[in-house]
Amino acid sequence: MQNMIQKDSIYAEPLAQVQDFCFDADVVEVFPDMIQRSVPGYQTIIQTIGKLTQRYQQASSNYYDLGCSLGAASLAMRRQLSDSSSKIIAVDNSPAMVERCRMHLHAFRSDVPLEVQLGDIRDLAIDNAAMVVSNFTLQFLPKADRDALVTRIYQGLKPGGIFILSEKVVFDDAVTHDLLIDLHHDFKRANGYSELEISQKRTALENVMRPDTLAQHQQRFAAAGFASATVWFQCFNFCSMVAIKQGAADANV
Ligand SMILES: Nc1ncnc2c1ncn2[C@@H]1O[C@H](C[S@+](CC[C@H]([NH3+])C(=O)[O-])CC(=O)[O-])[C@@H](O)[C@H]1O
Ligand SMILES: O=C(O)C(=O)Cc1ccccc1
Repeated sequence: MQNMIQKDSIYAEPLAQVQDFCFDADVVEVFPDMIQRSVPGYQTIIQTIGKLTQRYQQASSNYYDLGCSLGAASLAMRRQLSDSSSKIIAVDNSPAMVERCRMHLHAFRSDVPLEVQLGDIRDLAIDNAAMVVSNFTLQFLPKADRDALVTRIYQGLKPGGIFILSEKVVFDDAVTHDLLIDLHHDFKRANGYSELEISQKRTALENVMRPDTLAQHQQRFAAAGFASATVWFQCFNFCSMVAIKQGAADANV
């Protein structure tokens, strides 16, 4: 039924063989429930993307949402913008996501143009950007492709522009790593996922989601040219970072 949030039960039954996780029509159907029950702080992060938009918006600029899924970050940015000479560009390479994202976003009215593109963020031209958001997307790219993308993001930002990067992270220290994974699994259990769901999803993600350490993110920001970058949110092994390109921003609208 339209507008009804479907409960995620994708991994509820035992599977003979757990396939690699992919963002197909079944996942799209349950995605809001899945992300809400799986990612600690998801709502706080989306709200803060809105607050950062208030603070860092610049006139006549582009706002990118890389791996937009159903467009939650795009909507959070658009709610804060009123400048019709600015533009939001939301990109995802899952046809099922893009189709549902377009339906969802067209239900909200705004003067700010918003384009939902089907495509790979590695091929996207990024320019004149006040903000680039990657909310839990970089972790799905092959590791070898991440440096080049972050460098292109830096180059596509205007002075005073920001890159918001949310990611699941891993820890070099095994004791810390295991503790934070256990706490995340407790969070999922408290949100109604069974042991079977937790373990089958973990297997499904193993080959497709490869998180970096916080040190690797910091190092990548610096190599791309960002002089200022910090973690602004962390809950267990989930975090969100903001990297700021130096220079004087254009005036707000
Ligand atoms: N190379 C790629 N190019 C384009 N899209 C990609 C690529 N690889 C993966 N994706 C897309 O990145 C999204 C990651 S989900 C983002 C949540 C959203 N940001 C949110 O704020 O709700 C995160 C998660 O589910 O953990 C999926 O929609 C993929 O199709
Ligand atoms: O569920 C998990 O364990 C996660 O790491 C988060 C997640 C959320 C939605 C799709 C893929 C991964």
